Amino acid sequence: MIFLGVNIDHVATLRQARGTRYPSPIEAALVAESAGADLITLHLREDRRHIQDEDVRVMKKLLKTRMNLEMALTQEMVENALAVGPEDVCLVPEKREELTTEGGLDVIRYFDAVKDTTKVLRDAGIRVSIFIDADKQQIEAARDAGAGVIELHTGRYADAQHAAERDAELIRIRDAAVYASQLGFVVNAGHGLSYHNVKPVAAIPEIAELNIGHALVSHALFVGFPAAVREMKALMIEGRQGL
Ligand SMILES: CC(=O)[C@@H](O)[C@H](O)COP(=O)(O)O
Ligand SMILES: NCC(=O)COP(=O)(O)O
Repeated sequence: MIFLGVNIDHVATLRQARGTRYPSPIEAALVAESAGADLITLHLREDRRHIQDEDVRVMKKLLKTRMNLEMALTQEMVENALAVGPEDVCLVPEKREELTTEGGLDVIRYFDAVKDTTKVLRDAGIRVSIFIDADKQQIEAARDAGAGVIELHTGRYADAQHAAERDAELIRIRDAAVYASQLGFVVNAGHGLSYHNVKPVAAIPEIAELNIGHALVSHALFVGFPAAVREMKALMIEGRQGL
């Protein structure tokens, strides 16, 4: 079994482009759930470039599956998470100048803050995931910080320009997934995954969940949101079955 987390950030990107009330990321989330999404992921960024605080509050009341709230390692975001109470929080790095997430959270560098934040959230009944690069030292640091879940950053795999680079990145992800699984982690993955590159990642048996947004929302512009979700889920299942 492999779960699909649909990230609806970029439905909100389209809304923010004009400051209208549409398209609604909340409507997109509910449609995605009805089409087979196993969870909804959303990233409340410090600069609120797409998802807004109200989106998170309202969505938490309406989702039928579960909410995976991505957030930076800040007091503001911790307080917001404690107030909303998502099932999952994923700690991600954030730079205001970045176009999108550029890498995994450096758990080693920010260990004390990660450990303290993880404890506060876990004590509130929230499952904590940490978005990290496929790196053994980062995996071990995430373990020592008390997280039970990691999400492996697949951006370098997705952005690889040559087959050799892509294959090398896939091996890194696979080896990291095996190692993290041996340490007892729930292992997820995401960033930059698309209809063209998802199957080899879905084929890694240690991976429990893929969080996919930009490519899925983009495809939905042409086929509709339900079909985009169904197609992605079908590819993931095919990948897991080695088809
Ligand atoms: C952590 C990650 O890779 C994404 O889930 C994140 O949401 C990317 O940020 P944008 O959605 O703002 O591109
Ligand atoms: N954590 C990855 C995610 O939620 C979606 O990333 P992307 O598919 O929008 O690149």
